[in-house]
Amino acid sequence: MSERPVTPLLDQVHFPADIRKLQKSELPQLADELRAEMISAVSTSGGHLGSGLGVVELTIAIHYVFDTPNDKLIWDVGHQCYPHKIITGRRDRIRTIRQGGGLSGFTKRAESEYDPFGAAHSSTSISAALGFAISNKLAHKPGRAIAVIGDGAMSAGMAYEAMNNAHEAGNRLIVILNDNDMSIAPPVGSLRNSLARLVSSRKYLAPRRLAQKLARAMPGPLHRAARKMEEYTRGWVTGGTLFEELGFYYVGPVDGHNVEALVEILENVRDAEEGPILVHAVTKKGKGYGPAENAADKYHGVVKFDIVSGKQDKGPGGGPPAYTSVFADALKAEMARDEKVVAITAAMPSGTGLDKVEAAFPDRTFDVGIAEQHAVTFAAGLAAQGHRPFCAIYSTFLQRAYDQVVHDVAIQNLPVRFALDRAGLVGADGCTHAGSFDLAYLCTLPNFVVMAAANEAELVNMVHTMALHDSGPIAVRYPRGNGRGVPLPVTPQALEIGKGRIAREGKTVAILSLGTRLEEAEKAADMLEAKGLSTTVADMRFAKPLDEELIRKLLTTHEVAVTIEEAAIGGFGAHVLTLASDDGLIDAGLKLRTLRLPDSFQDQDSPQRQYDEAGLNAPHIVETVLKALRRNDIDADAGAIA
Ligand SMILES: Cc1ncc(C[n+]2csc(CCOP(=O)(O)OP(=O)(O)O)c2C)c(N)n1
Ligand SMILES: CC(=O)[C@@H](O)[C@H](O)COP(=O)(O)O
Ligand SMILES: [Mg+2]
Repeated sequence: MSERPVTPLLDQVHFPADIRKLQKSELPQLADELRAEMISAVSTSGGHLGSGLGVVELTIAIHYVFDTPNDKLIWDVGHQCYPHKIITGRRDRIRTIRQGGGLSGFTKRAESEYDPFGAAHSSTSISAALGFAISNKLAHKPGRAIAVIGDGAMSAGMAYEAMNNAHEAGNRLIVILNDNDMSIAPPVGSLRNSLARLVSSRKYLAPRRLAQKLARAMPGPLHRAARKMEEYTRGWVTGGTLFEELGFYYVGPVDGHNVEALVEILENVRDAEEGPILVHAVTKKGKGYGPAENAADKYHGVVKFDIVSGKQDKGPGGGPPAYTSVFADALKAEMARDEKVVAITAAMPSGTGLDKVEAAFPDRTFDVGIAEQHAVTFAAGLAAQGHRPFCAIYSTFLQRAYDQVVHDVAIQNLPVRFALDRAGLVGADGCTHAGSFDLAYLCTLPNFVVMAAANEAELVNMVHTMALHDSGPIAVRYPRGNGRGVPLPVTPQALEIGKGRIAREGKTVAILSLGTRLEEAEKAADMLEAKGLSTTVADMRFAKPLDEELIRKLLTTHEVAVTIEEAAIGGFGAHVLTLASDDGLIDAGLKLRTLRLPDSFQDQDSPQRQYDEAGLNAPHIVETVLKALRRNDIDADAGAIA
């Protein structure tokens, strides 16, 4: 007998209210369709895949049981939100994700009422959810807050700060720990072992047993004396976990892919009188797509790929090496030369290249989990005791450890080395990941040396310079992506601290470039020369200390000077302006302009379009020079003088 045709369900689901019209028994089919839709979409757009595949059932169950958007659902990091976006009115735009004018790759308040809180940097969800919960409590408004946090994100201190305060929220706060035993790399530390013990030592909690336990374990109103009883009861319910010590009722482990059981469990949790409750859901990163499940990284982040084979379209290959790879090789060379050099990453071994370093020096490479604050002070301790630590942390993620940089490193003048990858604009990850502020937040600190590599050869020499620099903290910034194809030094050269270099001599215009915008500065010089304006280009190399001698010379021997950096206001250009002002050069009529990132958070787009939007390409430099010289007789776009 031919099987009854299956009616597609996803086409009927535009918002969670549509899911709630379905029978529980229909949800597994919806999960299959949602998973297929996500695989199809990401195969055309690229993006974060593995984490979203792992939460398809959780996404459906949460929206089925809770009254979203009135109940506030907050995803930690937000990279797993693609299924959530598909069933909250954004299926039609899901293939625009991470593209200019398209959907953000993370949750974003401005995008949807179903995204009550933006994310992208990890471990913020419980704090934010607690805020929503307490606000509802104070306003005597109904409504719960549900934080979904991964096992990786649970390794960050901020999560514990929030849990330590969560008792205030009672049953208005629910935390769902999405435990797939993966961060970007395998998770690290004792928490990972504790979770693994919880998962391996117990069967999945059956909904029926949970209902009985919750009924028995949630006594009525408690006064202080009985509170202890409640603690014991709580421990009795589930056998005592770290989370109970932090004031949560622990529910788990539960099967994060059994959508019908998840619904029943979440219905019990929703209706419980006491709280907060933490549901420990066990999932698989990459679930339901073989190439992802079988990949070491579970297809955490992918480019476009062929669905059948899973083969990613990584382009023709060859070409200049990625800055990340150049850094990793340079660091390995320093570690081979000097056994005191050690390397630290905060859960980003592949992103920073420290996975290659760890392969060569496993005993001197440390992945501390998503714990940038700890990483920095851990490095400070290593430095204080005589080692030479390299902290390899994306520029944007170092923001999380700023006080540690100031208080534990700069004030004590400890020789910690900071390798700031993804400095500047990053394209598809958008404003949350742009490394815009490191020059502003580091160059203001006494004792710091801050460098920016103009190309991959410079980066090699700067890593060597850092390895030798024992007199205080030192940082190098470099962008996401590939180098310029310049030959790498066979023998790294130590740079003289605070000294820049003239890349090309001229007379009328001086371009003071910091970092990889040097390429555009040289193109601008060609364009200006074609207009009869002789142009000097300097690669300044150091944002701190400034090469004051070179800067004074350039500012006083050219008609106009322009600084350019891929950083927000308050960085290199600001410090040059301060020097010019302190020297009275402004009074003397100096024409000085600074080109930097705009005072706005730039949404995701292609890097080229982002630089155009930021005004940091050659034509923008030319236009700035002509305006400063008031040379209206020269057409900024045309070659010859008008
Ligand atoms: C503060 C911070 N550091 C580093 C990252 C980079 N990062 C993005 S996702 C991720 C791993 C998250 O693991 P988990 O929370 O378990 O989520 P899963 O990918 O397993 O679903 C990391 C380290 C980040 N987003 N935020
Ligand atoms: C979600 C997250 O924070 C990381 O996956 C990040 O997107 C990685 O960035 P890169 O792709 O630049 O390594
Ligand atoms: Mg995980």
